[in-house]
Amino acid sequence: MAAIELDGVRKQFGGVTALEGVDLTVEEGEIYGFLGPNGAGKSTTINVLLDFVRPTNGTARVLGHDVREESTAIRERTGVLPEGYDVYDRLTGREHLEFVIDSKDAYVDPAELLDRVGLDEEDAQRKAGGYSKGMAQRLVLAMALVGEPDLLILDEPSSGLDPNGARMMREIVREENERGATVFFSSHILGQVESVCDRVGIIQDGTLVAEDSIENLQEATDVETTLTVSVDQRTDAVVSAVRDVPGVTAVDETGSELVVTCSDDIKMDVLTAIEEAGVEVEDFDTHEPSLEELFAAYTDGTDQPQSRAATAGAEGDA
Ligand SMILES: Nc1ncnc2c1ncn2[C@@H]1O[C@H](COP(=O)(O)OP(=O)(O)OP(=O)(O)O)[C@@H](O)[C@H]1O
Repeated sequence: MAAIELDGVRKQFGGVTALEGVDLTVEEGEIYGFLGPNGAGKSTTINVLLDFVRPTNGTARVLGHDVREESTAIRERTGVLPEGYDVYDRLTGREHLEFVIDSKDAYVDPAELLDRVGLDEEDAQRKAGGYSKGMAQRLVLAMALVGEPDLLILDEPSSGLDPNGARMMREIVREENERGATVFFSSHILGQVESVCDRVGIIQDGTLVAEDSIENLQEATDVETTLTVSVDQRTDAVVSAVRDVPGVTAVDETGSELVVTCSDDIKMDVLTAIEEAGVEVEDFDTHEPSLEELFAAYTDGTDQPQSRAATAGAEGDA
């Protein structure tokens, strides 16, 4: 059974079309990354799943239940980290958790959950109104974990977290998935999802423009990888040697640098070719593709995600 099924979901807010007929399926046990820039429709999609927003057209099912008819059954089995959730200023961290534990009839020690998200006993006793943004985000994540939910819906879970916090969040996502939970999480940052997700959906202007495994997504991003190499001397022979490396699609020369566009997995081959041409590599830097560049790779004049990669490869060969 699919954990999430959206079928032709369209949402109109007055003159604004937030979703343009989204079809999306997340299988049970998957970690699904929902990527898109600001205003793409990520939160609206999540709000439809939770029946906070009713679709103008289309249907949505979560854990086998229709979102409009059986939202209570869905919420009992779902842990949610909403975007921009406001904590209750006058309740302590521990009281927040106790409230959720009571309402879900769950048996779990609040201290254990708080510890899992990196909040200690002293934090637990403090009123959440004095929490930093990252602490509040950790608390809300702990609240989402109460009761070992079958489905976790996390809207921009890394928001406000420092790098350690973001790593902790990814570890928790993996642990929850190993326990058996399906995880659906949205982000506008490619790096947040690529290391944990089995599959990624990319939404732009209310339309799902691509849906792929990380492997295929990576293939598309390979096209965009840029390797900038500082060399001690720039000779025609070295430029020609780099051009001949399979997977290199372009070589630009600027000053003492070679700017090489190539597949991510052949970066070492490029460096080896430079050294074999008798030139010393003084430094190198890689430019990872941004989400915008990834969108371009998926949407440039075609609905076929891989065709841009294929075209770019052909250009390089020509
Ligand atoms: N309640 C609302 N009333 C009017 N327009 C809305 C409402 N909610 C969302 N929208 C519009 O729908 C579009 C999609 O918004 P949504 O919040 O779903 O995007 P998002 O991908 O979650 O963006 P962000 O990353 O900024 O949170 C935007 O144009 C937004 O202005």
